[in-house]
Amino acid sequence: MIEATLCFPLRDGGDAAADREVLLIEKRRGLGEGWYNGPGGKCESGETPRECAIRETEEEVGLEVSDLEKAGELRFLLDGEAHTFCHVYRTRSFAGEPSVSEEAYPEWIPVDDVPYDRMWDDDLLWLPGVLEGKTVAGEFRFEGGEPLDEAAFVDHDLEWDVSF
Ligand SMILES: COc1nc(N)nc2c1ncn2[C@H]1C[C@H](O)[C@@H](COP(=O)(O)OP(=O)(O)OP(=O)(O)O)O1
Repeated sequence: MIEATLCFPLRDGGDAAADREVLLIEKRRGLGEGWYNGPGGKCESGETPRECAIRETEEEVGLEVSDLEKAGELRFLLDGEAHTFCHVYRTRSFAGEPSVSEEAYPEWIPVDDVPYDRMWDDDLLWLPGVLEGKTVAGEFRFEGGEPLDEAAFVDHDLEWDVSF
């Protein structure tokens, strides 16, 4: 099973709560190419998920994130088999300006305008809550064989307000 991470940097875009922005990437290669997601990727050997999220965010968008808050654990199954276990973080602490990399086009997007129609099908079920400050544990089942981003999303279970 693949262990992976996602990181969602947040900032205030204006005076109102509705002006909050999240840093998303448009993925340029690999799994989920062409879709929006948070920065993140696969954990390397000997690396904690938190270290992975920090490294991947720096590699993909050039942002040094810190004070990561664990927001979710997502289990993705493909054809009944465990495929990916994804640790989800959010943070309001970062240094630097996002920049384009070989892997990602970064973009600050108002939390109310997240393009769920250009993201993984499961994201609409858990990401709004994560961006509101909730915690979540979820299992999402896909069918249709590899690669995961061409399989069909069939069903899910979610639990909110989980302690990590
Ligand atoms: C199945 O639903 C998913 N939803 C979301 N939002 N994100 C997902 C889903 N499945 C996988 N992911 C995430 C987990 C990772 O952050 C990326 C995939 O990472 P990738 O395979 O590109 O890993 P890298 O280490 O960055 O890749 P390289 O080997 O190219 O460096 O998608």
